[in-house]
Amino acid sequence: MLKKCLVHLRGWAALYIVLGCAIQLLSSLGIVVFQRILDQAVAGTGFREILYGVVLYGLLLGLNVLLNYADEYPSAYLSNSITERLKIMALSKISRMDYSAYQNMGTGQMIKVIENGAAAGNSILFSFILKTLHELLPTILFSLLFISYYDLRIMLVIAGGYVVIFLLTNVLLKVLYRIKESVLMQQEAMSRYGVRGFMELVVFRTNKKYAQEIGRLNKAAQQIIRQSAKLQMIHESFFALFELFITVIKVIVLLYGVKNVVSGQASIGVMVALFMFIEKIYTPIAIFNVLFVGYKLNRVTYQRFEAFLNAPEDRNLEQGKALAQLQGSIEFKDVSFSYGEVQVLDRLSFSVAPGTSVALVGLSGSGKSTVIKLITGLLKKSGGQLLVDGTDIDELSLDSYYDHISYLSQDSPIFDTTIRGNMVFEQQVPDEELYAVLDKVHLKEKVLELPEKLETRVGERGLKLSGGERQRLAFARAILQKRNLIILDEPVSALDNITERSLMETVFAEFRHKTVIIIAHRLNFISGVDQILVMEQGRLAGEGDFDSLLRDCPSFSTLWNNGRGQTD
Ligand SMILES: Nc1ncnc2c1ncn2[C@@H]1O[C@H](COP(=O)(O)OP(=O)(O)OP(=O)(O)O)[C@@H](O)[C@H]1O
Repeated sequence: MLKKCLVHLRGWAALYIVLGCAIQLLSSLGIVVFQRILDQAVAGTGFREILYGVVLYGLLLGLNVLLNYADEYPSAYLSNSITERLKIMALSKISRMDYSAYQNMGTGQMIKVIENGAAAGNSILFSFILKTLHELLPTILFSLLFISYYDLRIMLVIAGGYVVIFLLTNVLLKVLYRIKESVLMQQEAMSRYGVRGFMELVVFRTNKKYAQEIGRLNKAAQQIIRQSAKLQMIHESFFALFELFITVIKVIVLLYGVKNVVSGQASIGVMVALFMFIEKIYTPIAIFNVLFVGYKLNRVTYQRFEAFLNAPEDRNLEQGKALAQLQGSIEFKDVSFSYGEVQVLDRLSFSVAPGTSVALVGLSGSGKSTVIKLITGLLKKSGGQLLVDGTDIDELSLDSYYDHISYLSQDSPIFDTTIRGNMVFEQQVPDEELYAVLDKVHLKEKVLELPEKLETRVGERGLKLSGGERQRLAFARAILQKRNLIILDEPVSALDNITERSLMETVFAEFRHKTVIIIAHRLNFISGVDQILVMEQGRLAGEGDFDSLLRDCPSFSTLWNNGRGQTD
């Protein structure tokens, strides 16, 4: 994925590296010119000649300032692009991700994995790879080159010492990996607890769960803080180690240099230049070590992000037979389904004729929503056949299928945009048409009362609306979509009896001649459907119309007699 990102930004990356090399070359040449000026001054060379050197030195420094300034643009562009690009990749992954994998991950954990992963990806690509090529490597190479120009042996000692420290670094890294992995796991757990605490205010407050949740977060936070400090200390020890090594080199060069100057074998200028190059080489090598450790640790974080990016995808979205039209016939033939090891549907068979309405009823947990999620292609059956207009759903392109269905999930599918946006997304539909539909779902008065009317934002997950208003708004969208297959998973659970009755009448009138599959808990409002399927522990306990089931299906009459349906 990082490769993809780099390929996308290759132009800017190349410019950044070229500028970095030019800056380091000019800076090294500056030191050589400075050394010559110094030696010429000590040797008593004429002022005119020294002046040429000083002008050249000034030009080199000036040009370097300009290049450093120009360098800021690719640097800022690259550092900002990588994180954002990785986040876009993450959203695009979610758009194709297998629904079960998405459910298994959980939103809180997923947000943290994406946030950490995008930041780690940015650090690997920008702070480590590009920065090394742009700054550290050219500085180290040019410095070594120029040191060897003055004294090959010193260059060899520095290069050899660096290899030893690099090997030591790799040994210590193993300890760091373990700590980093545990910090990441704690952070993801914290995000999971945090997100559920942020989102479920009502449940947690009324159940007095916040103290416990805060305690949990606190414990995880303490562990993160302690381990991160430990991580930092070990990390910084590389820096200290290298500083020590360079101090030894400086002392040796000083002794050796003074001896050579005294014996006339070296000039003051060369000694100063050597010191300047050693100083110059020290910082990038030390930084490289620290960045290298950072890179290795970031890989641990990035690997978790990569695992998310490699999560199974729903290949059916684009692949498969495209549906130009949908009649709306659905047939289950011995369909089985399991959540992991737990079998939820066991060889289920039924059929729905095009243009008819079917209600799924049954006790909670009997498998109704699972049936609906199989029909919408979100979940994949483990056995049997699920035919849509005669073709198995696994052979259909789901994207083309979705052009023909309206699906209202159990938790009303309202999201953070305006009322208009929730009804028609970006489509241009005249206000009169929208208000006519809002009238049908008993929301027109309410919307007209709002100061911003159709442009009112409904808040995250529609939180500024009541549960029943959210459901009615979702219905308005389904009516406007004018699709042939309408799938409703308990769409009226939050409505009062009067509104529900009236809305159900609207539904059956609006969706007459279309295939409607509905899950309903209140049985008296579905007496008008063509067929009722009674679910019991993942199997069909009965099917037929309302009266025949009441007569012949004990499961149905139990549901009815226990009052689940009789709410008025
Ligand atoms: N993501 C999941 N992972 C594991 N088990 C699940 C998952 N979703 C549902 N189940 C289990 O599958 C069974 C059927 O669930 P399903 O949601 O289909 O029932 P339902 O009839 O729609 O229930 P309700 O009327 O309460 O909505 C239940 O036992 C449920 O616990």
